[in-house]
Amino acid sequence: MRDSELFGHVTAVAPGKVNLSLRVGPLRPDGYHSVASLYYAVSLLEEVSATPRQDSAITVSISERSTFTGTTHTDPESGATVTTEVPQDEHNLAYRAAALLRDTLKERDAAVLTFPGAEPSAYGVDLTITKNVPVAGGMGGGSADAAAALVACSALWEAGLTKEQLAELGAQLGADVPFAILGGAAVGQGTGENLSPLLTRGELHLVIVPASTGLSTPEVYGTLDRMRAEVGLQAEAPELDNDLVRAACTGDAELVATLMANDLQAPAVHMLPDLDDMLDAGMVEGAMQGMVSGSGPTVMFLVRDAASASQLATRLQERLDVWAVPVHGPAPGARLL
Ligand SMILES: C[C@@](CO)(OP(=O)(O)O)[C@H](O)COP(=O)(O)OP(=O)(O)OC[C@H]1O[C@@H](n2ccc(N)nc2=O)[C@H](O)[C@@H]1O
Ligand SMILES: Nc1ncnc2c1ncn2[C@@H]1O[C@H](COP(=O)(O)OP(=O)(O)O)[C@@H](O)[C@H]1O
Repeated sequence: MRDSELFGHVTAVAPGKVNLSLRVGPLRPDGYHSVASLYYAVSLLEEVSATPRQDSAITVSISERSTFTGTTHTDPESGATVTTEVPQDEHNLAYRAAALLRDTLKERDAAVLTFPGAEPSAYGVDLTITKNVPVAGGMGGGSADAAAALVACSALWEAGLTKEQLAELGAQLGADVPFAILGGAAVGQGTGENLSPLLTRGELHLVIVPASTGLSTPEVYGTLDRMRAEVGLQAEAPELDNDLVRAACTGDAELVATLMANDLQAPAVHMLPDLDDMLDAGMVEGAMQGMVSGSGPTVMFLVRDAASASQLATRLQERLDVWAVPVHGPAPGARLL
């Protein structure tokens, strides 16, 4: 009997991320941009519980314990507030992760000889996601769900796959999924999926401020291309600053503050100009540096230590009535609870 059958379900967690540096190169023929990304996993965790089914079906639901369940935006024509919930069907990244693993395992089973009359495994699962990472916020929440689903289902179905094999599967789901499996800090090249893990020996403390609305990742990349074209700027092969990478590894907040950079900040601010006010407010309240996280619109502020993080979060909440949360990194990658 499998352990999961004894205990009923398996739960995995995976971290949200920030990009301490995100350099974006040219648009490739496959519709992706070459990037050089300094990924940094932080202590905001997504949780995925996987309960086995007798059949091959996959279901997904969002737990009521979630901090975030979707995004809102104002319709420019009617002025009405439109809420978009995280999908709870085959479009959910956790669903897609479980389906990819199920189909891979079914194929593997079919390729090995089993004794006559053997019952094929069903590989069905009910997934419940608890979302603590802002939705469509540039912190890779959906990717973390996919990573946690891969780790949970792999344990549930006793797949016997290594983290590296799961990361390879994850790359088929999204450029950020392999990093959510790996965690810690890493340099990402290619579309971000080609990872070089970094050895870290120091922490960094940040304050995360989600926006009340979301931004679409492809639209932010597209806006960057248009902004560059307008001023006749040719995108160059993206590179990371080695001093920044070293500073992130040693937890040298002072140096990280001067070198952190994000090519997607300008298009994100262009799409949501209020982000500039938020960045200013964080600096006024004592942050060492502020930057848009990935494709945004979540804003992150780098601070000296844990005490400064909770102080800044409180001040931002009081001054702007926003949800601001102190986090730290590097956080471990997807793992079973
Ligand atoms: C920008 C970043 C920074 O880490 O993440 P977020 O900040 O959105 O979380 C990533 O590049 C996003 O990664 P992820 O969200 O996994 O992207 P995917 O689902 O693979 O791709 C969604 C779409 O984004 C665009 N895309 C993504 C990655 C990349 N290197 N170049 C791109 O142009 C493409 O239009 C693609 O179709
Ligand atoms: N499990 C999931 N959690 C969040 N969003 C998801 C999920 N699965 C699919 N999506 C879709 O992916 C989009 C981007 O999600 P998310 O990963 O939260 O943002 P980002 O790419 O900015 O880090 C959402 O708008 C949503 O429609």
